[in-house]
Amino acid sequence: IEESHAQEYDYIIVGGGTAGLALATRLSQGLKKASILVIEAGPAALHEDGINIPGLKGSTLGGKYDWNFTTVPQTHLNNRTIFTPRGRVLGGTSALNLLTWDRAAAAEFDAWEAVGNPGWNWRTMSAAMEKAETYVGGPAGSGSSGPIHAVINRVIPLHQGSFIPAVSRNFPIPPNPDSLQGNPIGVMYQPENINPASYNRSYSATAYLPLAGPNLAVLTNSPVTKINFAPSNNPNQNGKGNNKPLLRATSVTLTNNTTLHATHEIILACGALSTPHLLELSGIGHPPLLRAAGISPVLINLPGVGENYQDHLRVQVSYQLRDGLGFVTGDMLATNATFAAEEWAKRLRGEAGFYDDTGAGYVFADWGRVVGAARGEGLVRLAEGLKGGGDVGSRKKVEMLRDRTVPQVEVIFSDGYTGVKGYPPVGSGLYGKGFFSLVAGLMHPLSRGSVHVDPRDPLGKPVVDPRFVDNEYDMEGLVEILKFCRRIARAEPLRSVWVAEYEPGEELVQTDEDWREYVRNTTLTVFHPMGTAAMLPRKDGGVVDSRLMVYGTANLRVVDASIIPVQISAHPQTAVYGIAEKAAEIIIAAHR
Ligand SMILES: Cc1cc2nc3c(=O)[nH]c(=O)nc-3n(C[C@H](O)[C@H](O)[C@H](O)COP(=O)(O)OP(=O)(O)OC[C@H]3O[C@@H](n4cnc5c(N)ncnc54)[C@H](O)[C@@H]3O)c2cc1C
Repeated sequence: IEESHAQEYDYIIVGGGTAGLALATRLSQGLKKASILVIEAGPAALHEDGINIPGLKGSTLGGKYDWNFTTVPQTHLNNRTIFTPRGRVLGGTSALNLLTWDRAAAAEFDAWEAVGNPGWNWRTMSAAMEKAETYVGGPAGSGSSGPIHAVINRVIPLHQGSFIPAVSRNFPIPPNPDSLQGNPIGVMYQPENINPASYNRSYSATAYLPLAGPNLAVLTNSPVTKINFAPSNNPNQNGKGNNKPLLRATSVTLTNNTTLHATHEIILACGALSTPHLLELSGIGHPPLLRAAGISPVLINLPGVGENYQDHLRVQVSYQLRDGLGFVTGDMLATNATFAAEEWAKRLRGEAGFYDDTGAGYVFADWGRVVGAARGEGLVRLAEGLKGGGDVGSRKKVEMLRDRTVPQVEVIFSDGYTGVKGYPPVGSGLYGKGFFSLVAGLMHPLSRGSVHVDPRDPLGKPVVDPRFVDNEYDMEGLVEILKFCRRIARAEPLRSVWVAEYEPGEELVQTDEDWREYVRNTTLTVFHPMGTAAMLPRKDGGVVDSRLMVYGTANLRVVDASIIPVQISAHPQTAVYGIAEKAAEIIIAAHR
């Protein structure tokens, strides 16, 4: 990384996160004569154990590498506020995430094309995602030469061995070891973005950036507060049907008032919460919101900025492991100093141990496989009644509820305790005991939220309102998912590994109404916000066109999770890297 002090570059990328660093690296390789600058708000932390060591995943959340965003009180979740972490460090959220490396169903990417984005489909996106990946030991057809390394974890806790058979023997959900090829339905281990050579996290800052050429400069610790524009005379297809001249992005302003100029393009890669915020601060968005925040002039009237917020909803149950069967869990790194020291010594010797543990088995299933055909049909009809005639993205989602190749439910076997009420406190009888959790997600909730500039403090944190569970489909879906988790836990051979349901507790939650209250009290996010600067036709609330160009501008693009037009069922990082790879192709082609 070279700290840069030049004032002018051909391309400026704002946000050195997951997509930003992947894009910057590819532009530097493909446009060798161009000068490229990445500006990142946070520091570089390439040697931080909490980032690099897989078994310490999660330890950096809420800390100095996190933006620490929080939602406003969620009306339908008993007014709870929901913690919404995002990476504020070189590598962005790829430095903090929980390492799942999976892919959505082919139909979900084809839906992007169907809502008005020619060339964005499974064929092109799977090729782009494979460009990002080297899946070591993966099935034929996996990416084999990309920067990010992924591997099935070499440490699978003993008790976890009962998860896949419990699902595949008791439910119509088959083992699917080849789930990255467009059909994720099944039960499986997933690869994780770990480099097997070092057993460190493989992420954009350590995997992509070292491949960049000398034409790439990186500026860290430098939040951008504004994009500046000049009128453009360039007749651009972007302007068809819109008589206003296109604006040309010329420079960015940092918090210390430095201005850095771009001769060709400025690209926003600040992620699904900060990209819309920066657009609004720059005068692009819904005029009444901008005026309320004192932002003037309003340069481009784009009501879709910050709207269309979609996320996966998360619920969970936890079980206490049976004593005397030799089970070891990642929890013990925190509760048993001797064990932690032994495992640390293994890590230092390069041997497998619990500092590698990411303990994750997965189920991806459609409603029919989870609740049976009749109840599944009931849920689909409920969704159709609510949103079947809604906006283009919601219509697509509802349509996909009938597609048996598209997951609507995910269940993660999570080693250790990862619930809401907390690990048993020191001194309690359960302290030191082992647990496992079933963390489950609703993949296509109908709730849509927003993220907008705070009128009381425009440069402070944006106002995040995902409007979680604001409709009956999301509520009934989550209740069914929780009941499904309990059925999985009670299925052999998994039933034999635990002695008690620790959370919520079998005696405490029994009826549907009990589960509904549990949903209101414990629903969280899976941390996958997307869609807040959606790639959609402008008339449908789009912010960028299918070249990722912001409507009304000649040279401002968005390349990150914000552009996802229809929510996907997978953990998003593979798609985000794919978006960056595809964006690089588009930008390089436009340059020539
Ligand atoms: C706790 C957690 C766990 C997750 N687990 C997984 C998982 O296991 N698997 C998976 O696939 N996905 C996971 N995700 C989601 C996934 O990591 C994100 O969807 C993805 O990394 C988003 O990439 P991005 O490029 O859109 O944004 P980011 O990677 O967040 O990049 C945005 C960058 O822009 C910078 N930035 C923001 N504003 C400014 C500004 N004004 N000036 C300069 N820089 C700025 C930020 O600091 C950041 O570095 C998880 C997310 C979280 C939070």
